[in-house]
Amino acid sequence: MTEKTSGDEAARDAGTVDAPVILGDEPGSFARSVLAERHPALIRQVRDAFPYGRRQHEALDALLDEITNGVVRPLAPTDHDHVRWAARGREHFGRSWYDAPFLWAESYFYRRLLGAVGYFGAGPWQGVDPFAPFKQAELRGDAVDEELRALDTLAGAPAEERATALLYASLWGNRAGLGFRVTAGEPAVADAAVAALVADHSATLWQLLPAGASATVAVVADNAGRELIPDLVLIDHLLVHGHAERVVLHVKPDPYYVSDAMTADVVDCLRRLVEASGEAGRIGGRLWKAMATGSLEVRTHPFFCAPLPYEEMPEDLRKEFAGAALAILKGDLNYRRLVGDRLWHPTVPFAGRTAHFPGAVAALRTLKSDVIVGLEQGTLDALERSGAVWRTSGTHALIQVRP
Ligand SMILES: O=P(O)(O)OC[C@H]1O[C@](O)(CO)[C@@H](O)[C@@H]1O
Repeated sequence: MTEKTSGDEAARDAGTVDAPVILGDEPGSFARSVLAERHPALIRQVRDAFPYGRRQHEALDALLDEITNGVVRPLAPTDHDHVRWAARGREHFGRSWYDAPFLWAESYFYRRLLGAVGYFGAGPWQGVDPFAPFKQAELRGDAVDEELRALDTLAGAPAEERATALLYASLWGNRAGLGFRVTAGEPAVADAAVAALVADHSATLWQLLPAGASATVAVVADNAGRELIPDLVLIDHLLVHGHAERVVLHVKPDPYYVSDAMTADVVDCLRRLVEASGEAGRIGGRLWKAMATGSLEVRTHPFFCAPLPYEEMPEDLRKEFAGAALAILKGDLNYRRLVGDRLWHPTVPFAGRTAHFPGAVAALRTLKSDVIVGLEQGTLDALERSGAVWRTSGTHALIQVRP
């Protein structure tokens, strides 16, 4: 018995034992609240944000009814991606949305929402991003001005200090609201932000990117606006200081998870930077040129909107990441897809859970869902003792790296 237990523990620590897949079927769980409350609210917000026609209103009503009272329906046979989703959803169609894996249900919800507003169909609403008004409002907001001004304070700092500041800004940008304030002359904010890190492998990250190496770095973006701007500023730093010769910025091909960045959002953020005064404007100018010379390249791939873990990434993407000195994956969703959307024991090693990834990988994420690995036992104990809602509230963050 004792032997079996220690064997189980060893397997668990190596991340070789499968933990339960997260479903939405548990009342009171985070996943359930997203499916039962957040998604219906989102349908209402999107409906209110556009002067949609009758067709869209009817489709949104039907989707709202389906996700709250009904069972998962397949796409129409005429939909361009019907075959792909038929294969992915075979076992979930005809059953409650809450019984499907959370990752699958969320991803399919966004696909269906885009379908309901006519995003894919031939017609006037084709290609109209239903989340654009939210993204634009955030980018236009005063908070962005304030964050961009903070870059002037950082401009005179030594390169190493600046690098640290910009890495944390990119990390906390994932919980829009802190951004560059984290390290630009607001020690209280900075201290709180560092204290809220449940893991910080940033030293390993910088070791992987020595200045002067002719490295390609892949950055897999998450949210637009107040997250993407600090991501772009970090990218500029990597290029200017020779930590990377080339950066490939991967974005979503379609609107996804409300604020996820697409090419149009990169363009909007670059414009916002270029039009700013001071250091922000200079950074914008350099990035604009970097796009022209190819040292910054934006790419997209259907896999980024797929309900699949990175373990199942297609060969072309696998090759792409294998060729990079480091892949930096931003945000909570990328983390879930990287380590697997399961209730892992929090001390399962990050290295074991990411061994499948083709090359060095870094996760920069504020904690917004139940998935977590790679914690020290002491850190876990302290978090549990604190009584805080540390897993899902976005108050805590991590930088985890597997060389
Ligand atoms: O933008 P991020 O950091 O990927 O966060 C997305 C997270 O938001 C949610 O969709 C719901 O809050 C989570 O399920 C998901 O992991």
